[in-house]
Amino acid sequence: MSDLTDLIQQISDLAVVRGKVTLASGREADYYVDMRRVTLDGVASPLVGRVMNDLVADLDFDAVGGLTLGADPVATAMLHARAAAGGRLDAFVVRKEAKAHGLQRRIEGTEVAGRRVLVVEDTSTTGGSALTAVEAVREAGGIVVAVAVVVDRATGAAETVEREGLEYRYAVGLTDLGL
Ligand SMILES: O=P(O)(O)OC[C@H]1O[C@H](OP(=O)(O)OP(=O)(O)O)[C@H](O)[C@@H]1O
Ligand SMILES: O=C(O)c1cc(=O)[nH]c(=O)[nH]1
Repeated sequence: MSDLTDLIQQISDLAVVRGKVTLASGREADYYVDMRRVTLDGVASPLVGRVMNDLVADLDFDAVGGLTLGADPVATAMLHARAAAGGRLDAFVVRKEAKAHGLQRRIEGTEVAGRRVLVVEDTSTTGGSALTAVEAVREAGGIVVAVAVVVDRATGAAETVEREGLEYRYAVGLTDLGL
């Protein structure tokens, strides 16, 4: 079995919840993909790291991150997978609001100014969260090379990200999950 096949199985087993839910965007949906159950699982997280690194292997970037909280374990899984393969990838976290005390930073972790970075998400519906991260990185002087998500819900995120002139990639789609 490939990492991708294993990851799809893990997402189906751990994360897919059928039933009426209200999403971050306020939209109603018939299912929810609780990716935190996957990205924070001891078996599934390494799969996330390897699958996501494979997905973007042809892109040139050396830092990865996105809007907290969903993006955080995706970025660190990629960091650890890259390190396990003998490489290096730094990670950052975009806060929903800048911290009011301490160094008052909106982006925590590695410095993004002047660097080529990948913005990630655990799952995307409207793409709004991913775009918030893109805007924060650009404001801090980073160069976003693309947006990559683990699960795409096929509800407009690709189009929203592409309208910003950015490539949008995803590892797992609805048909992979039988949704
Ligand atoms: O494409 P979008 O319409 O923006 O929706 C997707 C976002 O929703 C979820 O996070 P949520 O907003 O629930 O917050 P959390 O990561 O803090 O749990 C998910 O992790 C994405 O970040
Ligand atoms: O749009 C969302 O809020 C959302 C959808 C989903 O399937 N999973 C999730 O964590 N958030």
